[in-house]
Amino acid sequence: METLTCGVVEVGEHEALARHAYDVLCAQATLGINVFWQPQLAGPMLCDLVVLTVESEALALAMMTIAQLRSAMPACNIVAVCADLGSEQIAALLGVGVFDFVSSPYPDTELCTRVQRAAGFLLAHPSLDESAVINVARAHQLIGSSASFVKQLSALPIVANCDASVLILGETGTGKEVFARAVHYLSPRASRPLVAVNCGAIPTELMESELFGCTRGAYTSAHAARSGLVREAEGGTLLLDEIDSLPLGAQTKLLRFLQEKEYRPVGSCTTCRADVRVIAASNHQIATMVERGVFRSDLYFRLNVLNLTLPALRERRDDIPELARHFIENDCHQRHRAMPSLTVRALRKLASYDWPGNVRELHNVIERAVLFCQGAFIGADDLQLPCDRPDDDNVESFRVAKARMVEAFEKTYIERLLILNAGNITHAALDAKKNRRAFFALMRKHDIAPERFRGRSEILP
Ligand SMILES: Nc1ncnc2c1ncn2[C@@H]1O[C@H](COP(=O)(O)OP(=O)(O)OP(=O)(O)O)[C@@H](O)[C@H]1O
Repeated sequence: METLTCGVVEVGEHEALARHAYDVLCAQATLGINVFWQPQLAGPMLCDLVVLTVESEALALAMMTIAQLRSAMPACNIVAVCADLGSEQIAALLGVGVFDFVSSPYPDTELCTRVQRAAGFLLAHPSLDESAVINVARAHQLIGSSASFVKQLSALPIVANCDASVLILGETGTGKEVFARAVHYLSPRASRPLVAVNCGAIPTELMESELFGCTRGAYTSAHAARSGLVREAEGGTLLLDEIDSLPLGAQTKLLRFLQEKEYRPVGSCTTCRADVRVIAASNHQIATMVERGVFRSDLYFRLNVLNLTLPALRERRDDIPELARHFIENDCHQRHRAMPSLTVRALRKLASYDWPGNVRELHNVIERAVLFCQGAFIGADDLQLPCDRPDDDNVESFRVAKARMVEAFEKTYIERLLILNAGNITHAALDAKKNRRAFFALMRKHDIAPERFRGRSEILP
């Protein structure tokens, strides 16, 4: 393997910071990279990697230095060692092409890992430009070419290359999970596991053991020791969907894990370490939850180092035809049948609806239309939207009418049980004699948020 070179560059007056980074890298005999010291960026420099120290007061100077480095060595990867930088300043650094960063003080191994990862990425991906990333995103089922969507897509290379935590926000069904998957598969962690967990689907009392594992007998139903999802994700990415549902106890444990990379399984006195990148997703404004005191502000800041906010489908209506065709193609391919086309009226109907359930709702509507479509076209009347009311002149077929009644029944039934159980999903699922996951899946299908029912116990009609 070729030996890469890494220059340690100091920006600002704080030489000790750069000197420490230099000493740390030189002391790591197994790094396999030639490290050299370049205190003031004096004279021309040629290397594969740069470790650049940046203090908050010297941010403007750092930006200029990065621009200089980038124009002299477009292919080099820069790792920033940051002192007192806020998340917006870090985002600015990443925005001008910094590959990754560590915040001082940092454990020595942390800097070595980041530099090694930057080196590994350089060898594996000599050049990954924006259009290549958009194509890869498509390959990961992320469809859309409207301006607001492409704006988020073009952040993918930066977000994927950097190892910081990511918070993905957006209404339900906007594609947060698909996006998180693309981040993982474009990142240097792609060959390691991606473990996805929906925090809202796990009972509060089991959350910590589900994430961090537990010893046998740690609590009444812990009949066997469990390793936990953090351990399962070792070397890879942990996707925490619906992070807003994370109970406060688990928030504290997650914060410690993000800060120290360390955790203790429930009931254990042993401290474990894991190298896992965390991506969190939510359809709630976490900042508002922080203000209300139900989400830890320090955890929010730790998760929100990189932030992506996905647009609602009604804000990117241009993407509706492309998405609809994509779903028709996928569904027909799975059912081994010919692909029907959407009529102009059908497309108009799709474009004029507001899609509160976003891309997921569009997918459901298309899936149903494909199922019932028997000809070569899907017409406007084949697309059932909640705003549709069958009138006397337009009699539905038995199958369509039945499907609509079943949908309406499911929604009312689930809402009734949630009202009766004041939003407690476990109890509502028990009443329905369904397992919790299946009950939760039905709630998601109908976009039912449990918090709407918490504290409500009115008499049902
Ligand atoms: N840009 C997209 N291209 C193709 N399919 C998409 C896109 N965005 C979302 N989808 C599809 O929509 C559905 C919902 O996506 P996903 O689960 O990622 O949404 P979400 O924002 O995580 O939803 P929730 O907040 O409810 O968890 C999935 O079937 C997904 O494949």
